[in-house]
Amino acid sequence: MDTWLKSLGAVGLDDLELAEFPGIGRGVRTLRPFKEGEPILTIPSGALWTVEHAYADPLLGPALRSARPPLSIEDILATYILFVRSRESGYGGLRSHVAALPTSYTSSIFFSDDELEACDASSPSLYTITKELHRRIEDDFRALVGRLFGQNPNLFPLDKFTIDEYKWALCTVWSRSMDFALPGGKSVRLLAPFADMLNHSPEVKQCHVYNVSSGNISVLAGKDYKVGDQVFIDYGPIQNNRLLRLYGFVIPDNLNDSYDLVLSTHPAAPLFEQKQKLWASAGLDSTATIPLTLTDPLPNKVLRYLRIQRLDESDLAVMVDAGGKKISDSNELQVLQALIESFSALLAGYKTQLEKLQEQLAEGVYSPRGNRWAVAHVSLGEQRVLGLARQKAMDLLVDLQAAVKSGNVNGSLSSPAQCAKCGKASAQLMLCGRCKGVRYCGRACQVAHYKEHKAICRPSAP
Ligand SMILES: C[S@@+](CC[C@H](N)C(=O)[O-])C[C@H]1O[C@@H](n2cnc3c(N)ncnc32)[C@H](O)[C@@H]1O
Repeated sequence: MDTWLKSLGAVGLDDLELAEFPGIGRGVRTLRPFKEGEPILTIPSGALWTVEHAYADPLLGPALRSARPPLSIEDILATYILFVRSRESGYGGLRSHVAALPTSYTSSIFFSDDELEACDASSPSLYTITKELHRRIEDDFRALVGRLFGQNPNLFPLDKFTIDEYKWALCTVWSRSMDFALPGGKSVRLLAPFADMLNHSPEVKQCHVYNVSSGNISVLAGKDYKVGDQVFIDYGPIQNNRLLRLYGFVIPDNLNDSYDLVLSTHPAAPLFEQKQKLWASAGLDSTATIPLTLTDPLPNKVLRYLRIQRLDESDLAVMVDAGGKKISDSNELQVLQALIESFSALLAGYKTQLEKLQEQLAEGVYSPRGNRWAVAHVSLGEQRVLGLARQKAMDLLVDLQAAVKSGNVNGSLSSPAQCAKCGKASAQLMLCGRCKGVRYCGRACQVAHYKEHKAICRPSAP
């Protein structure tokens, strides 16, 4: 591969070598020191796997161009890699790169059935998304056979273009391609031989660049390196859930950990049309996925969405001026209680709770860097974020209750009011005697709601 790359004009290969690093696997090692910002490596445009090059190939290009509807970038690159791998002659340089690729991957789509089932209890979201990925891959593969492979059996012999080969090629693209934003809002996705041997570290600065005029890829030193150090690049701010799905690894104590909160409202909900307009003016939709992060576990967008979802006729009037702020105390109370209950339910969905998981990881219960160990880290990160989000909602609730108690009232908590369990609206509701923050239509509803409510029920201030 090196000889081919050098013949095309690659720069820097003599100062680097491939090497095995404990706990991380193969990577790139320096053979001389580098200062931060110094160019380390340039891979010329001619050696890159791009959609443009796939289309320019005299054999593959016409087949790709004839596919209707047109293929996705991901499918074009995956097909290109499988096509080169299937050739028995020609494509010498690219074939030398394919020969250097891993033969298997650890992304969650390659988990065994047992590992995936265990994942359901450890990280329900990783389980659900991985299952969806399986379905999507099967559908995409079927479509690819219909649109391309089946139409050109001489180019794509079916024994070399199986679903397993397709999954391998997709994972090659997910874990090794680089995306660059171009001027004019465009972007390019490519694979750069040898540069794709660089592992990820969140501790180096963004240091790989695409030169728009030459089409070359360059890697600069993201920090000072001594001889023998491993060179890293930064793959971006990616949470463990996504790292495990696409790249097959996790970063313990990942500062980018997050939880994608999905909010949705049924079109049959009261005032749905008016709410839809309000969501649109707040830059939201009736179904919204909002990332909760360690630095912002309860973004204002979540509150905005739920305030609109929970508003009633009387709230609609003030809503025009509410912007991103509270609509009324009764609306805010419902929002915060709903959030606390949802976060509690989501946290209860994790079989092994945060503290226990931390203990297990510290005791070495999971074999380090194995799939279950990686899932435990995904679970840990998500539970941390959800715990912070619940705490923030609880703090807001306590502040709201204090403000209401001190008479600093916006709107009313007493009217209109609904039973916190069954939702029945009535002027005859009884207050929770302890926190005085929720109301019930009767004892049965209060008892039935206690399990959820006790997490937030605090004595009201005297
Ligand atoms: C672009 S490739 C890097 C080269 C790769 N190690 C190889 O041997 O081909 C990305 C893959 O490297 C591994 N990797 C990268 N950074 C890592 C890290 N910080 N910890 C563990 N594995 C990492 C993962 O398997 C990932 O899918």
